Formats: sequence, C-alpha cells, structure tokens
Amino acid sequence: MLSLNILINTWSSITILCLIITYVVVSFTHYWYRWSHPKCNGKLPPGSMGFPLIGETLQFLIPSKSLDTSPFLKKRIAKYGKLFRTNIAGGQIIVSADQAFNHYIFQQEGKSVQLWYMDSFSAFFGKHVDASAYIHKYSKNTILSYIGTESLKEKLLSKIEVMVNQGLQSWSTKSSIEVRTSITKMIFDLSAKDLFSYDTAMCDEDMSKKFGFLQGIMCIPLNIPGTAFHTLMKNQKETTSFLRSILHERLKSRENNQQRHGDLLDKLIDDMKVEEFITENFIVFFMFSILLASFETISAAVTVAMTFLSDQPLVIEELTEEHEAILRSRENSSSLLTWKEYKSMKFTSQVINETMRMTNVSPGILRKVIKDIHINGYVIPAGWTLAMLPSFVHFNPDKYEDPLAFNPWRWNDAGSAKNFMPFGGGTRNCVGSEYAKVTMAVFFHVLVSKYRWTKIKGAQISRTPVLSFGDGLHIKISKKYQIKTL
Ligand code: HEM
Repeated sequence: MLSLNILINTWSSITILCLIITYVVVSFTHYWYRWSHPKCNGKLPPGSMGFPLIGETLQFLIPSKSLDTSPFLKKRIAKYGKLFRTNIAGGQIIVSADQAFNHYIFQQEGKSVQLWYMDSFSAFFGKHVDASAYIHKYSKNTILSYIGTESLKEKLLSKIEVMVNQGLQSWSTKSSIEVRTSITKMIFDLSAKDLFSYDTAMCDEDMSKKFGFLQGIMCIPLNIPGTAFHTLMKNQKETTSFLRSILHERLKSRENNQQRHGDLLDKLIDDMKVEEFITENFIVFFMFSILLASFETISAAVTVAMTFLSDQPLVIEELTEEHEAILRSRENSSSLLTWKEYKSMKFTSQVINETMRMTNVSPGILRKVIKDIHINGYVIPAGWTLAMLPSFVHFNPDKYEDPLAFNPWRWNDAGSAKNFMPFGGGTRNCVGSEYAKVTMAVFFHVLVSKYRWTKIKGAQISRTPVLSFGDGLHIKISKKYQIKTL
C-alpha cells in the first residue's frame, strides 16, 4: 500500500513538473513566435528579429575594420533586399538602403515619420528631442544666420583661418600629434569661439574629451556604474554644467550692461524675452547639441582625410599646388583667405567630397514611423523605427567605380546629388554643411601651404557602426619654407 502511495505521489510530481515544463516551453515558443512575427496590418518586410530581448544587437555591434558599409548590413541586404526588418537594442527597426524610398521619406517629415533618437539619446536630451515644427524652424533659421553662407563669407572665414593657424602652429611645436584628439580639440575650440565667443584657454580641462560621447549612443540605457551609459551620463552632467556656467556668466555680464558679443548666445538670450520655449535649459541643450554636431563630425572627417592623404603623395601634390597658387597670386603674403579664393579651390572641394563619401559620419539616419507606410507590397507599421542608409549608395560600385579607393579625381565629373548624401536630405538636412566644408577647406589650406608632415603611426579605422580610430593616427608636422607672393 505504502509503495503504491509513493508511486502515485511520484507520478503526480512528475506530471506537475511535465505540465510546468510544457507550459514554460509553450509560453516561450509563443513569445518567441510573437517576437519573430510582430503584429502588422499587412506584410512586414523580410528579415529576422533575432533572439528575444536582445534581437540582433550583438551581431550589429561587431566592429568592422573598414569604412565600407558594415558586414551586418551588407549580409542582410544581400539576403533580404534593400528593405528588411530587424531588432536592435529592443527596438523594432526597418532598415532601408533603397535610395528612392529614402528620398521619399525625407519629404515625409511630420506626415508619416518624425525625428527619432534612440532611448539613450532621448534620456540624454530629455523632452526637447520632440521639438515642434515651430521650434525646429526657429532653431534652424537661428543657426543658419550665425554659421550660414553669409556669415561665413563676412565674418567666420577669417576667424576660422586665424584659429587653424594657431592650432597648427602649436601642433608643430610637438614631437608627435595624434590627429583625432588634436583635431577634435581644435574644432571644439573653434566652434565654441564662433558660436559663443568662448575662449577655451580659460578652461583648465580639455572639455572636448568629455563631449566625445558618440560611442555611447548605441549603448543600452542602463545607468549602472562601470557601463558605457553611466560614463555617458556622467560626462553629460559635467558638460552641461560647463555650458550652464558660460550662460550664467553671459547673463551676469548682460545685467551689468557689459559689451555684447553679437553671437549666437546673445541672440538666444535676447529671444528669451519673446519666445516662451527659450528657457535656460533650452539654451544649454541648444549649445550642447550644436557644439557636438559640429566638432565630432568635422574632426572624424578630417581624421579620415588625413589617414588617406598620408599615403597619397599625388593627392598632396595637387592639393599643395592649388593652395600655393593662391598664395603666389596675392600681393600681400600675410593676407587671409577671401571668399573668392575659397570658392576657387576646385581640387580641395573634390578632396572634401571624396572624404565625405568615404567617411559617412552619419551611416544611418533614423525616423520614427507615426503612420503605417505602404511600400512594394510591404507595410512599415506605425511605432517602428526606420533606419535609412543614404550612405549605402556611397559604396555602390555601379555609382562609384572602385568605391573603397580614395580618389578625389572621380569628382572631376560633377556627382549626382541623388547618389551623394553625406548631409542627409529633406527638411532635416544638415544646417552646418557649409560651415563644415569651409572649416575643412581652411584646414587643408593652412596645412598644405605652410606645413609638411610625416606619418609616425597609422590609424586602425573601424565602425561599430560609429567610426573609431584605434590608437589613432600619429604624425609629426613641421613648418615649410615661405611662398613668395607677387
Ligand atoms: C562633416 C560634417 C557634418 C556631417 C557629415 C553632418 C551630417 C548631418 C546629417 C546626415 C544630418 C541629418 C540628420 C537627420 O536627418 O536626422 C545633420 C543634421 C544636422 N546637423 Fe550636421 N553634419 C555635419 C556638420 C555639422 C555642423 C558643423 C553643424 C553645426 C555647426 C551641424 C549641425 C546639424 C544640425 C543642427 C542638424 C539637425 C538639422 C535639423 O534637424 O533640421 N552639422 N547633419
């Protein structure tokens, strides 16, 4: 009798255990099925949502040691086509490498898509990320009036040259320069001066290092000590309090009726009286984002250019010839660049185009889908993220022969705007594109006309997909002979 009871009890326990296991397996299978086949009012583009919770994040973050489109994307485009679905860092994403579709989406701002940043970015920027169309228009016009073509022509061109002269002069006093960090500091100092009349020499620390947080954008937003996100948030605190101190100093000097600077910061402070949305927090956010958008991008592009130039004597030769010709044609050897001279730099602009094509500072442009989008029989559901890859075309061998070769001469024939989109497109295209191009042109002008350099150690470029340069590009620069003018 006793052994029968034991048998029944054991049997029941096994049954319960089996039921629990079956329940767990069925629930997990159901969850996994729902994860892999998300709800949609139609047919989703092909692709894989990866494993539950982590999606395809790990594969996505594998660094690739090339400037080319990452193997993660190339593999999926080859398998599923130019429109595919995935899940990265918990986000449901449709990736589009379809040029025509991306062009269409650029025109859909506020209709079927809107600006979107990843969670860590949103946490960082707070509610201002959802800036309304009015605030967006205000911001764009305001920035353009300070760094747009007119301002560059009238004021900034010469200011930039003076700063680049100082920067390169200090590089030449050192036995070795790491290009990425040095150029980041130079462009940071330049932008802080141009936009907020802030002299970084007044700051003990190299603040540009604290701003260098782009690597953290792709990290998981978990604020735990030791994680990339934690460092990101710590740096964010320090950089915003640095910018807040600049703002407070300016507010104080305005109270004391001290001299105005006529810069972007003065304009934002003036507008606090007329625009309700312009608060101290807004100004700090504004200063932060424009500084970051400016120096991180330009310094990445210049570092890529220097990496290629260091191994391409023919490009340096033609570039040098163009700039020395400008110096030779001048009556006064100490004059600064004129707008006409800048506009005459044909080969320099080809070098810049080629650099922008290969750098792809923004390899993906993100939008939040706010209304179902129908394309080629597929549906991109509202709530999903659309990651456009306008840069994919930059490495398309049908559009650019031998696309991984740095060849500025390919720009002898004017390129098609449709096949060249380093600055995005539509209403959200880059407001700093001209400022970036002028800064790069001035940098090359001063560099090749006054200095020569030798490479000490090359950079190990990789994408995660954010660009990084390993231990960096190390060079030694020294002053050249002086060019005789007319
Ligand atoms: C090599 C240099 C640069 C590159 C490759 C670049 C690239 C881009 C791209 C692709 C976008 C579009 C983003 C989107 O559609 O979501 C953008 C937007 C923007 N860029 Fe740049 N950028 C550069 C330099 C600059 C500079 C120097 C500034 C400011 C001084 C700047 C300020 C901005 C701003 C404010 C936006 C947002 C525009 C909007 O939302 O309407 N950028 N940039």
